[in-house]
Amino acid sequence: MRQHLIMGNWKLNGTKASVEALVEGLKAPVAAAANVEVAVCAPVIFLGQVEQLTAGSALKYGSQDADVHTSGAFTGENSPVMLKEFGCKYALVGHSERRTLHAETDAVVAAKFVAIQAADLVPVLCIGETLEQFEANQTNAVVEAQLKAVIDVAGIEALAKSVIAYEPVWAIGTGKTATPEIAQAVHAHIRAYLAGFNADVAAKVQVLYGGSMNAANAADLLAQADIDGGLIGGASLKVADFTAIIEAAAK
Ligand SMILES: O=C[C@H](O)COP(=O)(O)O
Repeated sequence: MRQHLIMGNWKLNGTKASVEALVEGLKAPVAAAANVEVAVCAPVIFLGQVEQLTAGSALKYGSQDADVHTSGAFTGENSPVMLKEFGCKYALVGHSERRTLHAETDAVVAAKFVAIQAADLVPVLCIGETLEQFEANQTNAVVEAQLKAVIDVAGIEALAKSVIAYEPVWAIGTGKTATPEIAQAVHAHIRAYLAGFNADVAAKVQVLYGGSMNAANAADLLAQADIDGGLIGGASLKVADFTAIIEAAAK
């Protein structure tokens, strides 16, 4: 039985005041949902604040990216080792906004995946197709290629110590959510594809859905057999909305 994982991705949002209000507001709902793991992926600049605010709480946190390097002359980057020192459990890798806006290739994503695990963080590997690919019926092929790029470099066993987030790019921040049936079909395909390499890994790995998950649609998505949680952008910025998603996962 895979535990539900509800993960917020704040993207490039927040102030010191809003971060404090959000974390403080989430403490009680997180404590009440003992059967669900809840995490937030904060902008790196707020991680020290999140570390202090979450002390003694079950709320976990992570970064939205990590560099492949541990240290050195790489201006502007953040090392997985540094993220670990600040108490991160997770690091997103390969989010579609990184792939698109920062030209991160499958090879870069795979290298980052390995670097994140080497620092004892859990990579949250984001995969998903564009609208054009969806309409061309290429979803399964796209997610397979994105997974294969990581498996080739990290090995299938490494996936057992990771989380996968299926995020159809056409559903991110658009208000268009994949129907529970569409999302479940892709999640099941991801698991079947992984089972072709290693059935135990496929059965164990949590596969989250991301893309306009909100308080209204979370329960139906989370009821699907192969949807083990959510990676939530916009709705993770409001205590009430994120709490409703946590509560839906706890049922
Ligand atoms: O990482 C989160 C996803 O990009 C989903 O964002 P969204 O919930 O705002 O659509």
